[in-house]
Amino acid sequence: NDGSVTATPVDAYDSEYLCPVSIDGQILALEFDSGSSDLWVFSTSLPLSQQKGHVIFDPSKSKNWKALSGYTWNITYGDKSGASGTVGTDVVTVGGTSVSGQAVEIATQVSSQFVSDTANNGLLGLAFSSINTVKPQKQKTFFDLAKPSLSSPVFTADLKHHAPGTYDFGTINSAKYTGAITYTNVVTSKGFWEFTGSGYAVGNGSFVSSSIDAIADTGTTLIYLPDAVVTAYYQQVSGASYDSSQGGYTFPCSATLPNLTLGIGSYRAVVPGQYINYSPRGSKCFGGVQSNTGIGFSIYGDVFLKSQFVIFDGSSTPRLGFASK
Ligand SMILES: C[C@H]1CC[C@H](NC(=O)Cn2ccnc2)CC1
Repeated sequence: NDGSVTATPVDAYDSEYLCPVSIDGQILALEFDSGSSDLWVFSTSLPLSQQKGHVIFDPSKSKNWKALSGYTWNITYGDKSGASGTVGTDVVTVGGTSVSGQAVEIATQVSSQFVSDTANNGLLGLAFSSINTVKPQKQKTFFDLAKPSLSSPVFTADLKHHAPGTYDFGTINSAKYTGAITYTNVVTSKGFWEFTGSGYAVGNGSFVSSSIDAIADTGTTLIYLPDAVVTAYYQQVSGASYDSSQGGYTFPCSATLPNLTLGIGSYRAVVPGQYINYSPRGSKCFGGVQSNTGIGFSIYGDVFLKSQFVIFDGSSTPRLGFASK
């Protein structure tokens, strides 16, 4: 049973996108994250101080809730935020797609970043189940459990700049993209939707062929790329500089930002320059393209993904598809 759900930007900067998810009739706005594989929610098991301002899942009010005795989970994200708790199963519905026996991870502790992000009531992981953190037995993602009931084993992301977009499960809606879809192979060994980009161009400059090991991550706001790409990009932005106090490249908010073209095979994905003016920070503006130093790979996050129509193909040979829109 295919489904479609609206993905709404949480703020004026598209720092994250939230989708309504029903857990046995209790509806929470969750962040869909193709960079992780746990479905966890704010719950009545949290200290009241951490629940404040959030929509809370109460398993005691769910008829279909089944606690998994002795099961726990504990996750830390790349930005050092995190959460942990206990586990049960329930019926989870996203758009028209319903799954029974879905592991729902109940938070008994969440980091301060999540407490203060009151629009966010948890995450729905869409990476590979191999990196689910539940112990003693890891659990399957919503997508993995839904796959057999979908017309085709895919989900698509049509995120938008400063506007609501959609995630579709089971279908590739040809009304949502233009031209051909370019597919590229995915390596699942780290549990991510990992692929190799073919290079880049800054503005109207010539394309530089280079292999860029990257993941498609809806749960990361910005684009994190090798230093060679990032310095080449900001050399074309007058007044740009690396500001260690802000933790990245900033520039005058009045700057005109060039487009960034990222190659995927022979396809040229164009990220409009205006998407790379991420947000005001201090007296300047913070860039939507930053260095991947210390991460170990590049991350094509929302600033990139919202410029494309993206197919996450979970067939027996997983692959990623990209198209313009
Ligand atoms: C330096 C980068 C900073 C941002 C990191 N992304 C995440 O932590 C993604 N995420 C998921 C849930 N909450 C956040 C990736 C590394």
